[in-house]
Amino acid sequence: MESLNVALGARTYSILIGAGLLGSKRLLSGYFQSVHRVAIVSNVTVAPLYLPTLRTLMERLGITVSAETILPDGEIYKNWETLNMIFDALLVGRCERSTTLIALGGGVVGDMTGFAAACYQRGIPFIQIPTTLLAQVDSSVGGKTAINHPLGKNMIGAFYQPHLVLADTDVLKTLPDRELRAGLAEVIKYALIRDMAFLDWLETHLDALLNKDSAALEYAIYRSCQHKAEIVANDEQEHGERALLNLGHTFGHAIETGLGYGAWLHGEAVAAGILMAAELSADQGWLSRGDIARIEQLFVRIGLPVRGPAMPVDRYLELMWRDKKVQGGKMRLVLLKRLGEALIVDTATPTAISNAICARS
Ligand SMILES: NC(=O)c1ccc[n+]([C@@H]2O[C@H](COP(=O)([O-])OP(=O)(O)OC[C@H]3O[C@@H](n4cnc5c(N)ncnc54)[C@H](O)[C@@H]3O)[C@@H](O)[C@H]2O)c1
Ligand SMILES: O=C(O)C(=O)C[C@@H](O)[C@H](O)[C@H](O)COP(=O)(O)O
Ligand SMILES: [Zn+2]
Repeated sequence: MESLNVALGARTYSILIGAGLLGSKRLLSGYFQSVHRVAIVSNVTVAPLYLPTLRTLMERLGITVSAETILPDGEIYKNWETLNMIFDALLVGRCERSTTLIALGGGVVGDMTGFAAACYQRGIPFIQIPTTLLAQVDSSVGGKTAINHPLGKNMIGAFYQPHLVLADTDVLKTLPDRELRAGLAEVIKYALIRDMAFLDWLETHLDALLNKDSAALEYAIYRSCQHKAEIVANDEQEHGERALLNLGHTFGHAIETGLGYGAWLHGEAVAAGILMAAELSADQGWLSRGDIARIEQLFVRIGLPVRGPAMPVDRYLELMWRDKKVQGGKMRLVLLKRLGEALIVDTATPTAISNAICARS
């Protein structure tokens, strides 16, 4: 088992990464010492696969399960109505302020459960048990919790950190191929914004990752979490450096919202968005055509989109103007100064942004 810390003073927490963690009372008991009652949130796909294992673990640790909520599956359900199912279950189960909420699932379950934990009785402890690659490398770490609004992704939410992240890599064995590939988009994001050596490693080990080689997956998860933990510790609430984790997301979120949530997976939209950001970076004179080709080749090998959908440019822009990074009427975008180094830019002209979208849609 590997472990990392997200260093946030009194709210510091561990990320545990390893095969078979959910079955290991010995490895986990120390981390659950102050947990006496939990409420579990999962979804209709993940619960039949892993809820029995989690229940057994709780029983072996002497922890009472006070409530269970099984949500419908999909990005379209990341909304108020579904969130309310969690509150209903917590109230019916007489969950208290000391009850720990556990998210067992991908990023959708994790984001909603975290938001419910931030709100219920004004805040209860929560634990992330991410079951997708994307959730293990990104969404379970850092405390961004949210639901979507019809007009924009993750628009209603809170920064609320988990007490523990438990990434059992064995659960990835049942993850559909398309989801694994979508998760790799966020892994590549870390390499592009701050780690050239990781980019080289990813190019070399991509086939192993696509074949779900456990050592390769474990390293990719560890390295990704290391980057995210460091950034979050430096800038928890995105006043600066954390915004770099949004590479490709202003374009990507426009794709997700514009097409209707769930039409494209988050990672797929981010991949197309990264290439739009790369085109704009080339327009600024920073990336070369060769750099863009290198990113594109990785996405092609993975089977990720290298173009966005043919949505009118005005529609892209309308949605992008609602991005959370818009400040003082200026659109702030994450661009690449070079491969392995990102920066925030608020000076790109509407024409340059439109050209980048057109070049990739
Ligand atoms: N909070 C953050 O920092 C952050 C970061 C990145 C993404 N996100 C959010 O995360 C969401 C995307 O997360 P995701 O990609 O995990 O999607 P997801 O939660 O929809 O899960 C993908 C699919 O895989 C299924 N699944 C999950 N684990 C499985 C397993 N082990 N075996 C078989 N099937 C399994 C799910 O039921 C679902 O159908 C988006 O809403 C995105 O906005 C948040
Ligand atoms: O943790 C972050 O910070 C990120 O930006 C990670 C992203 O991968 C993630 O998709 C996040 O939810 C996007 O943040 P948002 O603030 O644009 O909704
Ligand atoms: Zn993302």
